[in-house]
Amino acid sequence: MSKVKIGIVGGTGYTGVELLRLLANHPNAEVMAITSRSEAGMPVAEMFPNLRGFYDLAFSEPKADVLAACDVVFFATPHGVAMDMTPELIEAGVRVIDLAADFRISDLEVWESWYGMPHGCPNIMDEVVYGLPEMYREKIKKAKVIANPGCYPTAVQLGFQPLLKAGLVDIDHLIADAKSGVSGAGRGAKVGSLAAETSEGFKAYGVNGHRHLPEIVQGLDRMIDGKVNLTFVPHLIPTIRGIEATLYGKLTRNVSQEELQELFENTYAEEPFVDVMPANSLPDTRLVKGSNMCRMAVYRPVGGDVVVVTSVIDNLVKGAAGQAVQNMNIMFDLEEDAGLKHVALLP
Ligand SMILES: NC(=O)C1=CN([C@@H]2O[C@H](COP(=O)(O)OP(=O)(O)OC[C@H]3O[C@@H](n4cnc5c(N)ncnc54)[C@H](OP(=O)(O)O)[C@@H]3O)[C@@H](O)[C@H]2O)C=CC1
Ligand SMILES: CC(=O)N[C@@H](CCC(=O)OP(=O)(O)O)C(=O)O
Repeated sequence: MSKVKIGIVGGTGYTGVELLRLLANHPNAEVMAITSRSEAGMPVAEMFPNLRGFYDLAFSEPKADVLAACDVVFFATPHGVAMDMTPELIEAGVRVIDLAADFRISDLEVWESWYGMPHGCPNIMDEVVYGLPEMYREKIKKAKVIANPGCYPTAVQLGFQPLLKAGLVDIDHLIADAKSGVSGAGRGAKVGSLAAETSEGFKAYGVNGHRHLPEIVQGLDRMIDGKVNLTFVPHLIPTIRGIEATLYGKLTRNVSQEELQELFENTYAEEPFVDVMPANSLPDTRLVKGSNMCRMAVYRPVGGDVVVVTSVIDNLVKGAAGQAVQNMNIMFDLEEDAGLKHVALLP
């Protein structure tokens, strides 16, 4: 079987190097080009020595003719880059997977208000599929453009999905209390990401409104074909990788702990990258570090009418590069777990 020819735009950030790590062991993938305007000419293994021996490639300028010769191009770039280059690429028959947020929100007025820029290609939005395989696998197979979901939105949507689809929670009072490690803020130098600013501390941010709120709400609304009311509060925790989302919903009817466990297990029984933990156990971000798994647990705390879900992912894998590779595998009819068989790193 011939290999999928891959281009990566934006290879010097954490999601770019994570794509390279995953694709290095992918049996059906060949990275043809990886771009960086600032580091053009530098061998990738010089910037990222963990890739020594795996790639004989140097960063190059993002050139349309090189990218147009690929089967798929991943954008691991800041918001606003993919939307400028995608129309030309899909015209050339290249499929696009954007790890940024350019295509995630269908209502472009909403997108523009949260991202503070005009959208660059409203006319191709019909070609876009939101790349959460556990919801949209069939559409992903044929998609020309994939909007790879955000990290928090992945953990939150997967956790709420069984409850919303079963009509078990009050849609007017959903809460997602989420925490992320510092790599979620990207590789760019920022005071807020310094060790002295993030170690030995734990704080909420974006309480008044985070750009992932409209993305999560869009996904939850689609699950019920209605409108949810969600409070979403992200936090920064002093770890490097990992997201933990604790989700709360008020039950609409009396349902036992055992029924909830069964609902979650049945919903995700066939999913290669969602693991419902056994009853009486809890996931930990350490149980997904470096792997593409989302692990979750569901509880009905004694004496109450609230259901609690805890959902964990590695923000750089299931929350970004791993999910992007999973989407590529589905689009190109490859084994869905090709290149994604890593066991989480412990400790
Ligand atoms: N970190 C995380 O956990 C997650 C991140 N994401 C998203 O993934 C995307 C990438 O994030 P991250 O890996 O942190 O990387 P950065 O945003 O730090 O890296 C950006 C990369 O894009 C390149 N780039 C920047 N501007 C342009 C441009 N105009 N044209 C072409 N290339 C450009 C840069 O190289 P150069 O400037 O040299 O060309 C660099 O290699 C972001 O949109 C982020 O929000 C998504 C999910 C999770
Ligand atoms: C800890 C931290 O700063 N996290 C980032 C989200 C991670 C990310 O990059 O979000 P996308 O998936 O939308 O690109 C933030 O809150 O903006």
